Amino acid sequence: MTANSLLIAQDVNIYYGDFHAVKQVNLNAERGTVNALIGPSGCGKTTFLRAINRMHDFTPGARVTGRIAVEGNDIYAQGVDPVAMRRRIGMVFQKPNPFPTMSVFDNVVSGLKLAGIRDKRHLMEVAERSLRGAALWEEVKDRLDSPGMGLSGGQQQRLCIARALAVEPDVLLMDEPTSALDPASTSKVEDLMGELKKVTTILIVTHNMQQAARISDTCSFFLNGEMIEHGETDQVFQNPRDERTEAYVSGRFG
Ligand SMILES: Nc1ncnc2c1ncn2[C@@H]1O[C@H](COP(=O)(O)OP(=O)(O)OP(=O)(O)O)[C@@H](O)[C@H]1O
Repeated sequence: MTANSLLIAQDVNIYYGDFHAVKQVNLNAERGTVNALIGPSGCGKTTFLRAINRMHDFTPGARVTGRIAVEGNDIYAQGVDPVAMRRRIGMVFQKPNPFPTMSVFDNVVSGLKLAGIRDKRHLMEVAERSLRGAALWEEVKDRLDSPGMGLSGGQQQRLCIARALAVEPDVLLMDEPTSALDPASTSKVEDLMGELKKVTTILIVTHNMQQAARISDTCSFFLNGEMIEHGETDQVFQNPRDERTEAYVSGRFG
């Protein structure tokens, strides 16, 4: 651990019933960095990511052991309110999932409204800041009252990023956030990362190796539930320590 570690995962194991999906994973993420999780399909990346905001609470038979701490606070400790915790640890999913009945504006400020914040001016300020943060403001500023579902797929995903940013999370978890997007929208979301990491620490699952190389500061390679290698992205891609990492990043499997 270093003084700047925002997220610390220690000896994390995750089971679905008897199946051991994530094995003894350790990871530190420094404040203000983008951390990519890579590896072939089914190796446990999403399972690990979902443990970081206790999404497995909703999966029958799933069990997480070990310790995951954000800002030094164990998120699995007794007495932690998972709803409040998830406000600190936001998540953006593979498919954009705006709230279907809500306007663009209400989507963005939904977390604040849920927390009881009603002041119109404050909500408007947060909506604008978050939409600017998600590089969507210029495209939607004249249609804030239109349904969020009326936006294009790429816009919807940036709306979901704005919604996650609105509550100023310490950590933003992104599970293949561009896999359902066209190349232009993908590059918009990728361009965002450099800005987003100034305000939040990002963990991103991606299948796209070029994307991981372009946007991440550190990279973790998973295989069969184990984290085989973790390091600075340049090192992992250009000078991997483990031959399995080398085989994967050079496209020989997966
Ligand atoms: N709810 C579940 N119940 C039982 N097994 C599951 C469940 N979710 C995932 N698994 C299994 O756990 C393993 C890891 O899955 P996970 O989705 O974490 O992999 P992944 O690396 O994210 O894969 P992908 O890149 O295809 O999304 C797989 O063998 C998967 O079948």
